[in-house]
Amino acid sequence: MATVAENRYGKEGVRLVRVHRSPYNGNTFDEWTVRVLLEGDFDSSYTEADNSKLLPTDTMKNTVYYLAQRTRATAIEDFAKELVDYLIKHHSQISAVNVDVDRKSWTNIVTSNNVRHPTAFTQGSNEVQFTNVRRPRHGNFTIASGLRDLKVMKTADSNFVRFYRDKLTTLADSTDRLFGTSVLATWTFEDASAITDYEKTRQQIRSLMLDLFAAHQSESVQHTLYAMGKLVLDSVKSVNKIQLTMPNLHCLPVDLSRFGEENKNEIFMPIDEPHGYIQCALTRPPPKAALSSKL
Ligand SMILES: O=c1[nH]c(=O)c2[nH]c(=O)[nH]c2[nH]1
Repeated sequence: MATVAENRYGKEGVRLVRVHRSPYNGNTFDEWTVRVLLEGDFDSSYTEADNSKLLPTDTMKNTVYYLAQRTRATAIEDFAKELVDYLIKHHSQISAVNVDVDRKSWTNIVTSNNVRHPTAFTQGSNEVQFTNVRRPRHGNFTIASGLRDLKVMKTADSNFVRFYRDKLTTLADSTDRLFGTSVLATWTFEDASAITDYEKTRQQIRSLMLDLFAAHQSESVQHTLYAMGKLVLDSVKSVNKIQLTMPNLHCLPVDLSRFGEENKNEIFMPIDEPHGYIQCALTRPPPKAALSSKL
């Protein structure tokens, strides 16, 4: 005898390209990958081989394309919310819907005479922008949005010194190292049901993080990660939490003395693995009134 504890099912890897054709401003080009997962009254499909309540995952895929055609949403968060609402409204056996949308980073080609081409695009980097949107039938949206594979590198202003040592520590102090990472940032919103310009918020967070990374006098990945997250929380009031994952993508100086050459901190060997893995979630401190009422 076994009872179903938790279950969810759906479709993932629903790939979608959407072109919006404006008669005046050229086209927009979006490439999204969608995952839809349903929770609800589906236990009997597992225990009784009863498919009568199973919305086929194939239909979920079709629903993605149907709504992509009808929606006016441009932000992935707004599209995900519409998809969640549609599925809950049309299928009474569903108790909650989870939607993930990833967006690849396509932008208009800027031609050599510095003109933004209205109908030609380039995928400038592997950066992915994403959102996870969830809503139970009788509840509010939770939204976690972010970006990943944002690769950045500093060639100055990065130290790692005065760290804890034991008998196995061989790492030397470094006062002029390369600092490369691939930022994964996920943030959640104070009030996910509020009207938010998600795309503007994402661009603002991205710019804040890049500006901080570039300017920071870094004493460690941890130090810079915290400064980036703190700046986002201080500057973007609609965000209440941000989690940053910043692997330390080491570039090791090559010993050129073996070839009778001096390495003036210019020749490095990039190392994929092993690499440092630094992760920290930051939240704003609770307001003072809330703190004192807890004492
Ligand atoms: O910024 C760093 N943080 C660490 O925790 C660490 N550990 C290490 O070997 N190098 C580094 N660099």
